[in-house]
This record gives sequence, structure tokens and C-alpha cells, in this order.
Amino acid sequence: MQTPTKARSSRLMATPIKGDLFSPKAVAQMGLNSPIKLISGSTPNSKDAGALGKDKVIVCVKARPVSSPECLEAYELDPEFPTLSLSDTHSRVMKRGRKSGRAGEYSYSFDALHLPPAQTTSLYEQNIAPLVMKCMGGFNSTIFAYGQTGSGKTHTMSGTREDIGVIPLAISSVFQAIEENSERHYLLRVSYLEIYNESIRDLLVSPKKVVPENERPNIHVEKGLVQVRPLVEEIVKSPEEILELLQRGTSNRKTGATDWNFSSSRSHCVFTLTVESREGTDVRRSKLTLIDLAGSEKAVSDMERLAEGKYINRSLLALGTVIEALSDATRKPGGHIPYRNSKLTHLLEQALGGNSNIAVICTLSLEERHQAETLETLKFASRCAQVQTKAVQGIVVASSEKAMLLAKEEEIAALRSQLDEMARQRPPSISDSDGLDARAELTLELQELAARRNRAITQLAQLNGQILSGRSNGSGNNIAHRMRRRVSDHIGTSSPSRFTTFVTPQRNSRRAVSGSMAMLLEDVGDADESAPSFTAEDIAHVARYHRRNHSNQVSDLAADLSVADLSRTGMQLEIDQLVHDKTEVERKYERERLARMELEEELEAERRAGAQKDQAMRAMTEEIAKLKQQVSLARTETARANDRVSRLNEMGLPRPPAEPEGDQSPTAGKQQVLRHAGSLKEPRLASMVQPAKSREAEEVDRLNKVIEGLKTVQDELLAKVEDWRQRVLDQNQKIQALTVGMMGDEATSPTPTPTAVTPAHRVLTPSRSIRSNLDQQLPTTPTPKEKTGTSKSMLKSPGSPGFWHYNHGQTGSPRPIPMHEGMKSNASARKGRRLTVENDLERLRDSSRVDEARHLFTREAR
Ligand SMILES: Nc1ncnc2c1ncn2[C@@H]1O[C@H](COP(=O)(O)OP(=O)(O)OP(=O)(O)O)[C@@H](O)[C@H]1O
Repeated sequence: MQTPTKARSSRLMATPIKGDLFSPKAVAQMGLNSPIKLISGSTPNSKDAGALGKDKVIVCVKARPVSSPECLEAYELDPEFPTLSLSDTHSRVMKRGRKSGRAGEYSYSFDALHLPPAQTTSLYEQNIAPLVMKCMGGFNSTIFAYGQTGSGKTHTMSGTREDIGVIPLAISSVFQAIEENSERHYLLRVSYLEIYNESIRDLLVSPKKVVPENERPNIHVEKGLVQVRPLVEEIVKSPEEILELLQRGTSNRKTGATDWNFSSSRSHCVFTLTVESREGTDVRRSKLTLIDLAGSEKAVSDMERLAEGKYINRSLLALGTVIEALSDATRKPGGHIPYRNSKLTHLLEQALGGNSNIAVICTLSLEERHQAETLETLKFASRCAQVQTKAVQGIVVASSEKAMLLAKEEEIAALRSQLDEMARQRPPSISDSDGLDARAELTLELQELAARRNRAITQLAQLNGQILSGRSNGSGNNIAHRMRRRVSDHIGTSSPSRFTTFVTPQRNSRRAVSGSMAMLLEDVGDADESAPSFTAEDIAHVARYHRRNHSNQVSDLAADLSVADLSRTGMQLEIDQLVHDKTEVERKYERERLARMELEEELEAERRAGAQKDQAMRAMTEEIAKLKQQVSLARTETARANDRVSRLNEMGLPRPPAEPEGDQSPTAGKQQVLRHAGSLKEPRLASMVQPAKSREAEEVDRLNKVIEGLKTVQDELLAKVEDWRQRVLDQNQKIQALTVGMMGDEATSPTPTPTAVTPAHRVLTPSRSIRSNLDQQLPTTPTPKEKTGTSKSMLKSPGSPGFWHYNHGQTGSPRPIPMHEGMKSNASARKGRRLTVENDLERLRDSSRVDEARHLFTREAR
């Protein structure tokens, strides 16, 4: 571990100078007039200026000076390796029970570790200059400083007089590279913006200028290209101009005093240098983006700072999330990256998305009170180190335009050589003797030159037409158009520069060229009209004038060709963007197709699962229906059984379904019957259906036996009835005999003869006696027939003695039947008597049957 000494620390704690950083004096002091040495082998033209294949994000860590060396005890710093590890005295390590067994968890490696008193220059030369050179070679390069507030981001990016920052060093490198590549033509443009509280501000526009809401700069994505519009892009020709713009922008930047930093940047600041260059047919365009991020911070006491801090932390969190997603090795290619969660990440979408070489400068405050934030910065740095990029060189090649350009260049070269030739052939002075001939010759030459000029003007117009027709597609965002306007606007007022080779002092803008042509034509016209009065000197003067002007035209044509090149660059970029868009769209379609397939598979699986569920539901429904049927059958059976049991109970014949052995008491039997009936109502009736059926069969057998018994009883009763009838007949005969005897005693009386007594009358007497006997035997409860009213009851009408009435049930009026009508036989009376007898017999049978059944069951029960 290398511990910086006290002397080192104290040297780095020199008060930086801000504010007058970009004053001409400061610029001179910063040594920009004597640019720093380029890193060997990193020339803008070298073919490997942008590494082919994948590039890693360069991560350098820079620690600012500390107040006391004790602060450094919490860290083990090794700039050679380069690594930074937390020591056992670091609060986080102590909290987690020291490092033993998991030292690797607290160790972080980077591309460079810069410790005090190392200056920014060494960091720049080692890690940043190669990226600036790549930018000069046509590759996009992005460099940003990340770290907690007060850790030295602005100090590193902008620098001080004593410690020059990354931005001035990069500008110096750019101009040095331009100087060293005299063959290439360059066009440089500068823009400078800040993202403050999630809104973009153009730092090159005065903050005093009131800009309506809809005209404020915002991010637009056009053909997949992220752009900020409207945004001032100043064409620059010298480092001084850039530094002047930087100073202007920095003074417009939002800063404020926080608890941690007296002059804290409250916004993310993005400085962009667009480099367009051409050498022959090789046209390149790239961007160098230098970003000074606002510092992540803890809660601060000031309310305004607190609100700003929220935006700052949110956007830094978004940046962290994007970096984390990009560094995720398991991420699918083309997977979603949440660039649009903040303006910062949206703006950096293309740079972070791979089309740029990236360097991250993580600044640290190793003070004890900043340990937590330092740890967060270290984690961010190590995540960045895992991100890979793949910058593409912004080379523009358009075959047809290239051919046209070459033809024009050849023509210009031919014209130039013609002029040179003419200059060589011209005599150094014209003598008076040759005056007339020379004048005539010069006049001819003049005319020829005028014709040539006209041709050149026409060519220029054609060229302009081609440029315009090729680019003016109605889009207000046309780079070439914008650029051309800017070039011409700028040239009128620009000062000479040795760097911008195609914008040289002796060249004029196209507008200026046209003006000079008009002037020249006027001159020529005048010359033609006054040709005879021309002196040799005049003609020589005019010739010199025209030669000079012709040379200017050639230069102007060259300038316009450069503009045309740049227009083509724009077109090529558009084409590249279209190709990129197409690939993106194809990728998107492919992703959508895969997603759709997945969805379809899911739907199919769901459909299958649904069908299975339906089937299972149907099976269950069927089973439930079957069970319901079984239950209803069981209920019916139970009801029947209960009914039968209750009937048996009513008959006083308890019939337990299964008598337990050892308990033969009648009450036990009855209880069992009740238990049986109750149990049948239970839910598990189905299981009892079978036993109930067998019991029912037994009961049916028993009832059949009872019926058999009843039949026997019936036969016996019929025999008895027959016997009774016989006895009645005997009685009747006896009565008749007695009557005959009595008749013999009373032969003269007018009483009816015994033969007049109807059989019905005779039968009725014993019937009455039988009935009275039976009434004593019959149960008191009415028979079912009596209940329904269909049985016949025989009543004697109290109001009509001598008449017996058959009362048919409860309805119908009594029908009188004559018993004696002069002792003569009557068919209906006989029928009535027979019915009476049959009725009596029926009742007798019923009662006998019941008696018999009761007897039988009682016997069985016992
Ligand atoms: N390496 C260094 N040497 C000397 N002074 C430094 C160094 N780094 C930072 N400082 C000083 O620390 C103070 C804070 O630095 P600076 O403004 O660069 O921090 P910052 O990270 O940009 O903070 P913020 O995010 O709040 O803008 C300044 O006064 C600066 O000069």
C-alpha cells in the first residue's frame, strides 16, 4: 500500500482559482499556446485510432487531497496495480465484522488510480488523451466525471491555473492534432448545455433572454438519433474561441453553496465539440462530449438545495441503473435499458449504448465523514468497468458524389495550372513599343478570362444547386444547410486562423464570392467599353486583378466543395442512421415475434389446462349428479322404511332392523326402531340402502306370511259365517214353526201369513246380533273405508219405524226400502238384505284379519 505523505497532501491543498479560468491571461498561463505532447502512436489518421471490436469503458479514480493523513488509514491504495481496498478500520468493514475470509468483497480495481499530489495532466495523458485522438479519427468519445459533491469533479474537468483540467487539455490536443494534420480540412462546432432540475438549458444563450416554453431546448429523437433542439452550435477556429465560449457558458451555469461545497454545481453540464473533417474523399464526423455531472449528495439544510439534490440524486440513480443494466453480463442483446428514466441518461443514450468510447473519472473524498458516499462511488466505478462499448467510425463515403467531387477537383486543378501557365508566359513588363499588340492580346485574354469566369460561375451555381437539391429536403434540421449558413455567416467576421484550413482568411463566403464576381464583371464591362483607352499598365493591373480573383474563385470553389463534403457527411450519417434504424426495427420485430410466440405458447398451455379443468369439472358434476341420485334414492328408501316402521309402530308391532343380542325388552326394540329411523336420515344414507332393502325384503316375506295367515283366517271365518247362516236358517225354521203354531191358534186374525215374511227380514235379525258382537270386537279407530266415506252404515230411521235405510256414506239422502208390503217378496229388498249381509261379512273379515295379524305379529315379536 502506498500512503501519500503529509507533504504531498499539503501541496495538493492549494486553493484553486475559479472564475478567471478562461481569461486570456489564464489561457496563456495554462500553457495552451504550447500544447501538450500527444500520446505516441495516437494520431488522428492512424487506422487504429478507434479500436476495432469491443472496447471497455475506461475507469479512472481520482482522489482529492485530504485534510489529515489519518483519513487514509481506512483505505489500502495501490496506484500501480491499480486497486483500492477498504482496510479493517473502515467503518463498513468494522460494522460487518472485519475482512477476514472476504477481503475480495472490499477490493476495487480500475484502469487508473490517481492520488494526490498527482495532477490532472497525468490522468489526462494516461487515460483521456487516447480518447480525444480517437475522436479526431472519427470516433465518438465521451468523458464524464462522477463523484459525490465536493470531491473535485469540476476541479478535474475545468481545472485551475495550477492544475489544468481535462476540458482545456482536450481542446489543446484537438488543435494540436489539426495542426499536425495539415492535409485534412476541419470544421469544429461547440455546444454547451446543462440539465438543471430535469430541464435543459443552453449555456451559450444568455440567461437574461426570455425563451418561451415551446422554444426551450429539449431532447428529440429523429431517425433514432438523439438530438437537443434548439441548441446553439458555434463554429470555432481557435482554442481561444472555445475557451471564451466555455467561460461564457460556465458563468451561466447553476451553482450554489451547499453544506459540503461552497461552489457546488447544481446541474449536469455537457460540453460537446463536433469535429468534421475531410481529406480527399475521406470525410469523418465525430463528437467529443465532456460531462461534469452534479455531485451525489446527502440531505442538505437549504430547501432549494434539497429540491435540487432530489433531481440530482434521481438522475444519478438513473445513470447508475443504466450502467448496471449495461454491465449485466446475463443481459440479452437488445434487451431493454431504461435510458429514458432521466434527461441525463436519455441524452447519453447513444454514447452509453455503445456508439462511443467512454472514460469515467470517479472522484473520491477519502475523508472519514464521506466513507459511505465514497463506497457508493467505488461501486459505480466497478460497475462501469464492466460495460463494453463498440464505437463506429463516422466515415462518410458516397460513391457517385465522390466521383463528382473528384471531377470538380480535377477541373479546379486544371484551371489552376492554366493560370499558373499564363502567369509564367507573361512578360515581366510591357514595353511601349509592344503596347498595341499587347493590349489587343490582353483584351483577348481578358475576354477569354471573362468567359471562363462565367463558366466558373455557372459551375458554382450548378454545384450549389446540387448541394441544395441533395440536402434541402424540407427538414429544418439539415446539418449541411445549417452548417453552410453558419460557415458563410461566420466567414464575414472571422479572424484568420492557422487551424481551420478550409476557413482561411483569404477565402470569402459564397455570398462574398458572388459579390466579388459582380464587382469583377462590372470592372470587366467597364474595361471592355473603354478598351481603346487602356494603357498597358491598366491592362497589366486588370490582368493581375483577374488572376488574383480567379485564384480566389478557385479557393472559394474549394471551400464550397468542403461544404459539399460536409453535406455528404450529413447525408451519409442519415443513411447510417437509416440502416441503424432498420436494424433496430428488425430487432424489434424479432423481439416482438418471439414475445408473440411465447404468448401463444402460454395461451395454448392455458387453453389445455382450461380443457382439462372443464373435463374434471364435468366428471365432478356427473359424480355429484350420481351421488345426488343415490342420496335421493336413499332418502326415498329411508322414507319408505320410516313410513313402514311408523306404520308398524302404529300397529304396535315394533320391528327393529337388527336386534342386538342380550336386549330383548320391548322398549329396547322400540328405541332401536327409532334409532334406525333416525340413522337413516344421516348423510351416509347411501351406505344403508342395501341393508334397508334386505330388511324390506324380509318384511315383505313376513307380510306375505301374514296375508297367508289372513287368508286362512278368512276361510275359517267364512266357514263360521256359513255355520252361523245355517244356524240362522235353523232359527228361522224354528221361528217359522212357532209362527205356524201361533197361526193355528189365531187362524181367523187378519195378520199377514208367515209366508209373507221376507227372507231379508229374517236375515236382518241375526245380522244385527252379529253386528253388535262385532262392534265390541272391532277397534275403536275407524277403518280406512269408513274414513273415506265409501263404507255403508246401516241406520234405522227414527222418524219412520218399519223402514230400514241404507245410508250410502255421508252424502245422499236415505232411500226408504219397504220391508213389508202385504208380505209379498220384493227383488230390491232382497238385494238390500244381501248387501247388508255382505257388508257385515266384510267388516267381520276386516276385523278378523286385523285381529289375526295382531295376534300373529305379537306372537312373532315374542
Ligand atoms: N485535486 C484537488 N486539488 C485541490 N483542490 C481540489 C481538488 N479537488 C477538489 N478541490 C477543491 O475542492 C472544492 C470542491 O471541488 P469541486 O467543486 O471540483 O467539487 P465537485 O465534485 O465539482 O462538487 P459539486 O458536485 O458540488 O459541484 C473546490 O474548492 C476545489 O478547488
